[in-house]
Amino acid sequence: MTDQMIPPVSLTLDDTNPDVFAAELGEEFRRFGFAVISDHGIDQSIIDNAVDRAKAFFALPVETKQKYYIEGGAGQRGYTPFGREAAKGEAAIDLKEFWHVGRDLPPGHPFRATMPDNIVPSEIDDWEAVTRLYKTLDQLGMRLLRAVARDLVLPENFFDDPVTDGNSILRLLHYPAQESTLPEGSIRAAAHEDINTITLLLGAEEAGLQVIDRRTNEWIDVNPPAGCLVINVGDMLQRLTNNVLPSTTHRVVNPAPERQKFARYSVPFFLHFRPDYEIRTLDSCISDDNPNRYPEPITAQDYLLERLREIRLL
Ligand SMILES: O=C(O)CCC(=O)C(=O)O
Ligand SMILES: [Fe+2]
Repeated sequence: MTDQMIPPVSLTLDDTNPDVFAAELGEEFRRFGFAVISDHGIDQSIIDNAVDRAKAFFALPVETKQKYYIEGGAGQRGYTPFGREAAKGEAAIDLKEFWHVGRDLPPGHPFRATMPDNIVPSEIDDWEAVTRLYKTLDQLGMRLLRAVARDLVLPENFFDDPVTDGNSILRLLHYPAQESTLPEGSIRAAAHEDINTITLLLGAEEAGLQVIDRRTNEWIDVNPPAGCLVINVGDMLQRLTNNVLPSTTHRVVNPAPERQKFARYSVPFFLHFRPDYEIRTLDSCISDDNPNRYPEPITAQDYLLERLREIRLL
């Protein structure tokens, strides 16, 4: 395993040479299902303020945090306690707790039927900072999808409508320090694939994130340099592209002994299609060598429900 198997691609290339940016991003996506983006342009204070809110929330007493767990809510909003989520097919629990923020929709919006309202922890000041990060990542995600569209030789704005008012979720994640005995077989996040379209991940500079190398079937460390954004293909984009862009298995391993006393915080933004978007295999991704693997289209909402059952959140 070498450092930076997945070399950073600078987002400034998207301004100076958009087709080269799209090609480099596409190459990393096809090879790894992951890419690392440097110079992402997000104001560091927007990230820091949101992460500070997350740290303050997770530092609250367990009973206080528990008030924000929504029974029967499939973990889509608010707090999901330690030990709740397990990766698909995994018996051992993940050593993490998290908070989910969704999209704020105006009164009467049809998607409010499937996208629940956000909740706000009253103990934490300026929770708006978290919403600001949501909006920032939402915009950056759309920009990155324009590059994905160019790389797939689709109209540049192909994804604009499918992700407008999409069911995207910002996850504030806390992997506590590991100073006492751990449950048998548990790691911070067991091997899984993401359900959504693409994921934008901040905070992965603290070691632990690993991805399967599709060529060798071995785990590789992602190790992004400080200040980079990690992005990855989720199952919905994999399905839409007939596996041309692969949703790659990844995990977060436990820290080395000298880092056990440190918690790890990370912030993935799971960018989703709108609930009524029909995921139908792109013609341009079907060929004699790669016949349509998904002849039946499925809406993003039905697909999500299917997957939430598998990870025991529903
Ligand atoms: O914490 C990380 O670095 C990755 C988290 C992740 O893969 C997830 O929450 O789906
Ligand atoms: Fe993930």
